[in-house]
Amino acid sequence: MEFLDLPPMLGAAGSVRLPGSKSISNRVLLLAALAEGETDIRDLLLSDDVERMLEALRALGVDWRREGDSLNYRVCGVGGPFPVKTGDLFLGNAGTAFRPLTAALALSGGEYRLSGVPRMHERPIGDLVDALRQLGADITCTANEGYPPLHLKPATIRPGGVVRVRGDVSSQFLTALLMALPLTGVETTIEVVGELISKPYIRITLELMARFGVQVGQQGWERFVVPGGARYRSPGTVFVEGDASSASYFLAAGAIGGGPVRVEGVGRTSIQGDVRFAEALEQLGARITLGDNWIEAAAPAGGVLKAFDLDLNHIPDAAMTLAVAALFADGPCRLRNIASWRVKETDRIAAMATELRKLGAEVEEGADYLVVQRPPRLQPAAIDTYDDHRMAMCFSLASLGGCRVRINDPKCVNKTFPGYFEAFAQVARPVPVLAIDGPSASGKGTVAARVAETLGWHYLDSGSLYRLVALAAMRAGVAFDDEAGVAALAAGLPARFEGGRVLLGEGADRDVTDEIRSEACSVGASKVAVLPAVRAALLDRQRDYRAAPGLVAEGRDMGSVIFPDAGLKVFLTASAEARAERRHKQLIEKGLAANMENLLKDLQERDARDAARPVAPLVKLPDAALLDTTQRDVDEAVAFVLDLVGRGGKSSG
Ligand SMILES: Nc1ncnc2c1ncn2[C@@H]1O[C@H](COP(=O)(O)OP(=O)(O)O)[C@@H](O)[C@H]1O
Ligand SMILES: Nc1ccn([C@@H]2O[C@H](COP(=O)(O)OP(=O)(O)O)[C@@H](O)[C@H]2O)c(=O)n1
Repeated sequence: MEFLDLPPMLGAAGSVRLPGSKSISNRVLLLAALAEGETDIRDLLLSDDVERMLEALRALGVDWRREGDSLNYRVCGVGGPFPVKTGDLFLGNAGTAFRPLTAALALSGGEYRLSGVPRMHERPIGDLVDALRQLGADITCTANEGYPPLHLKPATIRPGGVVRVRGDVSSQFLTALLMALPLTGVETTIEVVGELISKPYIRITLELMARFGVQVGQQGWERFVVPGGARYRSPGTVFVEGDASSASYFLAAGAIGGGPVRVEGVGRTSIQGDVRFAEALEQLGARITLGDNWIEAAAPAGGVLKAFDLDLNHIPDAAMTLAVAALFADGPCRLRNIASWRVKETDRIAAMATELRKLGAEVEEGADYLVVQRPPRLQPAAIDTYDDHRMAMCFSLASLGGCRVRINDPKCVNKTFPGYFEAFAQVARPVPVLAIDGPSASGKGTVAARVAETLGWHYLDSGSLYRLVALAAMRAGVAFDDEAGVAALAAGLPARFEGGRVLLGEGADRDVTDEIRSEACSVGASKVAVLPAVRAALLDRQRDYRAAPGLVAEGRDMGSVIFPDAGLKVFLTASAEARAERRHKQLIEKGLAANMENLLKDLQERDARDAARPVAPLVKLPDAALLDTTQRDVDEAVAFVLDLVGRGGKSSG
C-alpha cells in the first residue's frame, strides 16, 4: 500500500489558492449540459468526481471542450433531455454525479445503466428512486433494492402534482429532483418528507438553477415548486468558487498551528454552506477574518482551542475537520447530528472513531454523534483512509500535534483535491532537523552536541543506539551475525538518554555511558549496523526524537534514510589519519590503552563496512554541505554548521 509520512509540524502559516468547489463544478456541468446555448465555465475543479461527470456527459451526447491546459471549459448545452438514448455509465464514487444524473436520465426517455465502485453500491439511493417512480420512471435496482447499480428504461413520465421525497438521508436526492424536473416542462411540487438535512447544499442547487434561468418557489424547507414551461438557459460565463469544504483543512491548520493561514477562492460572498465552518472555528476561539473572496484563520489569543458541543448538520463535510481539531481542544468535544456521515464515501463515524483512537484519543461513537477527548500526548500513527478523500485530508492536521503521521493511500485525495498534500506543505512548517553524517571520529558527536546546545534543540546520537544493541547482544550471548536475534533485541531495547548519560534496563537503572564507548562495542556496533532487520527495528525510534523546537541528529544515514526531508544536511569528514589521531588522543585522555596503528586500521575497516553495506551506506548526499575538518578545529566546525542553519541550509560555497 502506498503511504505518505508527514513529519511532526511546528506550526502553520501562509496562503493557499483553493481548487474549485466539487458541489458547484458538478452542478454547473449538468445545468450547462441541459441548457440552451454555450456556457463558459471558469476555474472548474479538476478531480476524479468531476472527470466522472465529464465522461458521462460526453457519452450522453454533450459536446464540451477544455481550453488548452486551463481550468476553463466550454459546454454546448443540448437544450433539453439528453440526445443519446442508451448508455452504460460508470460513475466511480461520485455521489454528485450519480444522483443528479439518475434523475435527469430517468426523465430523458432512454435506456441507461448506471454503476460505480463497490462503495457506491453500498450508498443508498432508494429515496430518489421512489420519488422518480412516482413520476412514472421505470428504474430497477439490479443488485439490491434501494442501491446502485441501476437500470433505467424508457417510460411514460407523468409530471405535475406533488412528488414526495425523503430529505433525512441525503440532501442530494432533493437536489437531483430539483435539477431534473425542469426537463418535463410541467409545474411540479416536491414535498420533503422528514427533516431535511444539509440544507445549505439545497441553497447551492437553487442558486445555480436560478443562474440558469429557473426560479424554484420555496415554502420553508418542506415544499419546492418547480415552475411549468421553465427551461435552462446558459448565463454565458460561470465562475466556480473555491471549494469551501477544502478550505476547512487550511483554516483549521491556522487555528491549530498559530497561523494566520489564508485561503483564497471563497469568502463572505460565497454560496457554499461550508463557509460557515469558519463560524464554527470562531466558536472554538480561533481568530477569523473574512474578505469577499478570502478567509483567514489564526490561533486563539491564548493559543489553545476551546472544547465544543456543536450541531453540525449544516456542514457535514467540513465537520470532519472539527473531529480532528478536537485533538487540540482543551476538553472533550461533541459533534452532534452527523448521521449522514454513515452513508458517505465510507461510514465516516466509524472510520473517524477508529483512526482518532490510533492517535491516542478517547472516542465515544453514537448513531449520529461523536465525542472526542484528546490524549495528554498524541502518539504517532498510520492512518487508514478508507478510499475517502476527507479522511486523508483532515488527518494531515494531526501532524500539527507534534507527532509523526502516516497517511495510507494518500492518492484518495484525487477525488476532490489532487494537489492537497503539496498545498498542505505550503503552509505547514515541519520541525527542523539538522542531519550530520560522516565517518567515525570525524567530530559528529562533538559538533552536534554543541550545535544542539546553542540552538536549544534536541540531540540524537544514533551511533549510541547501535552501540547499545551491540552491548545488549554481548550480554544476551547473541552472535553479531544472528540477524533475527539481534533485531529482536533492538526492537525491545529499554534505553533512555538523560543529560548526556545513556541508561539501560526496564527501570533505566544501569548507566552504560562509558561501557558502550569500549572498542568491543565500537566493533560490535559497526557489525550489527550492517543488518537490515536491525536498522528497520531502530527506524521509528530514531524518528521519534524529532520534536519542537528542532533536532540535531548525527550518524551515518540521518540525511539519507531517517530524515530524508531534513532541511539541513551536513557531511562531516576528515582524513583517516586525522581521525585516527583524534581517537587516539580521546582514548589516552580517558586513560584507556590505544595503539595508533591498530586504530587507523580499525577505522579504515569500519569506514569500508559503513560505505559498502547495501542498506543505508554512508554517502555524501548531493544536498548535504561538505565539511572537511582535517584542517579545522572544533570551534570552526561548529561555526560552519551554525552559519548553515542561519542561512536555512543553503551553503555559501
Ligand atoms: N574539527 C576537529 N578538530 C580536532 N579534533 C576534533 C574535531 N572534531 C572533533 N574532534 C575530536 O575528535 C574526537 C572524536 O570526535 P567525535 O565527536 O567523537 O567523532 P564522531 O562522533 O564523528 O565519531 C573527539 O575527541 C573530539 O574532541
Ligand atoms: N546512523 C548510524 C549511526 C551509527 N552506525 C553504526 O554504528 C557504529 C557506531 O556509531 P558511532 O557514531 O557511535 O561511531 P563513531 O563514529 O563514534 O565511531 C558505526 O560504526 C556505524 O557502523 C550506523 O550504521 N548508522
